[in-house]
Amino acid sequence: APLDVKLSTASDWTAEEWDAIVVGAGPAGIIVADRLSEAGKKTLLLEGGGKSYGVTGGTEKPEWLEGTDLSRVDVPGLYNTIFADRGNLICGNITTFGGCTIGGSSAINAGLYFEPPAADYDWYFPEGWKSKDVDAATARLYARQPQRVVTSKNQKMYNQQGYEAAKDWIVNSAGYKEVDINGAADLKAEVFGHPAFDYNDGQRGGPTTTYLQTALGRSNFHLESGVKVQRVVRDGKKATGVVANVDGAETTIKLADNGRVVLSGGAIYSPQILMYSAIGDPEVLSRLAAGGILGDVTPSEWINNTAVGDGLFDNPNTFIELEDEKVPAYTYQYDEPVKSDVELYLKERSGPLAFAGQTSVFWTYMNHTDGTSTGVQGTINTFGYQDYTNKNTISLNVYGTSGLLSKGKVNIDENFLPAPSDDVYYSDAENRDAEDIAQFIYNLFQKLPATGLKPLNLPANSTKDEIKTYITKPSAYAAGMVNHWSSSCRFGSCVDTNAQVIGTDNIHVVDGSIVAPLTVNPQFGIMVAAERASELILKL
Ligand SMILES: Cc1cc2nc3c(=O)[nH]c(=O)nc-3n(C[C@H](O)[C@H](O)[C@H](O)COP(=O)(O)OP(=O)(O)OC[C@H]3O[C@@H](n4cnc5c(N)ncnc54)[C@H](O)[C@@H]3O)c2cc1C
Repeated sequence: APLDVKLSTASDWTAEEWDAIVVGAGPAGIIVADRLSEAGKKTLLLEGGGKSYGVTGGTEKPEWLEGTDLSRVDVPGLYNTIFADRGNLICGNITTFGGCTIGGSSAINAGLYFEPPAADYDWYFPEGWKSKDVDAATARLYARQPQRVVTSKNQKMYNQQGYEAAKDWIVNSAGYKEVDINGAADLKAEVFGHPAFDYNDGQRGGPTTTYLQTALGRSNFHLESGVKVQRVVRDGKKATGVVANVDGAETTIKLADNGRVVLSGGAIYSPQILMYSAIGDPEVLSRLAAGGILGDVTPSEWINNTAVGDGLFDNPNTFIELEDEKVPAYTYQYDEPVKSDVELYLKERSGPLAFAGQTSVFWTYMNHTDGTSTGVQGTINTFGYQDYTNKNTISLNVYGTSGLLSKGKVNIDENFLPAPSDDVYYSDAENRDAEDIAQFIYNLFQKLPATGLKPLNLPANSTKDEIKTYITKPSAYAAGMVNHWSSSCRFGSCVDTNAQVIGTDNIHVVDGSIVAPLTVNPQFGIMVAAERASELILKL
């Protein structure tokens, strides 16, 4: 049955006092709100965006889905169409691309669901967050949201010619090992395999379909969409509530005396909400004060901390278009997908529309003489991109991942909106990030078999320096935003190990902001962080 997800009407939820106010119904916010309400906390989850999945009452869909209870986001194969046709699901007004809707970006993403290797926690997380500390959180996540390698309900895999061609290259020629990716999550040196997804029975899964459902079954939980939180109201170090826009009116929603605010707006917005709450770099706070954004909060009440928004990470990426006459491209269409594929999907939740087209994934590390390593990843899908879209072209998306040196920050622009600084990618003084990624591509190009995949936009015989120049120069194929934002409110400087904002008594950040750059795509690690943070917050 459809959920009772009302768009905001100023009813009595605004007059109540809450043990927990969670801001943002992305994957992290949903998980925290479910766990806190499960523990008996009277929990309010506020989402600025609107309905998404059919189960939330979402109705945005192509004609061929009319008469079903599915919306566009439920069908994994419609993933790619969101970039051209953003609908009402995408955050407006800002330079980054993401989902502002129930589910956050997990409602619009590709569903790639990769468990981070233990080394990520052991190398990049603080005490209390090492792999041994998050094992139980990971197990709880798998119990609620299993992984799927075969996404079709009929248990068949589709469009796998690209997998075979990639395997010929990466495994047979370059010597990587074919593994069960999440089954061997800790192995990330020279591994290759089928991607894992968080889909369920051929439909988009994720926390909206799992954790949110149990939360909604509790009388002490309330979700309100269409409500954007402006700032946290503080009495010194202690939050007493939040100010939100409810039906166009500034409304204060109160916390109970021992209540807590959890900011889960994502790595771009949570720092903004902190800054609007007069917590951040005093230079930024001065501008916000001058713009009238801080309300009547005086400078003596500011919590000055330049770490808010600092350290912002996103994967530097390069698209390499590959052609092979043995590999037919498969392109996803919004209005008119292949008719037999529509039928198979509607009848059995099976076929090419039951996934977003990623057939293969591989990783390795680039090791440095000082003992550190940089993670590098490749993901291959079933279609070409931009100028290379012929019937035998597919795309390899190369990322730099963990251990990169470059970092940026969340700036507040002249309209007081959050925006990434321009030094997120390839800004390290030694140029080591570019060196590592270029070397990775160069090494793989040396192993291209004589027959098989051929790179089109970057010649196979490119020198390492040519590759370095190509990947660092922004173009349709290189150094564009991947929108895997993380790490903008880091442990130790922005939050403590309870994910509590430093200098406050009861304000937390739990989302991509607190997660260090991972070796894998971020959502799994963000969900683990939400499970772990919930456990720690409940002990306070
Ligand atoms: C196109 C795309 C594809 C991706 N593909 C993958 C993938 O395949 N695998 C993977 O692992 N990762 C992927 N990602 C990244 C992944 O989806 C994100 O890392 C993840 O969703 C971040 O979770 P979060 O909880 O930190 O925040 P978000 O998902 O950003 O959710 C934050 C929510 O908070 C709400 N919010 C923000 N500010 C306020 C406010 N002031 N008041 C009320 N609500 C507010 C927003 O509307 C949003 O709904 C993809 C991202 C994008 C954009």
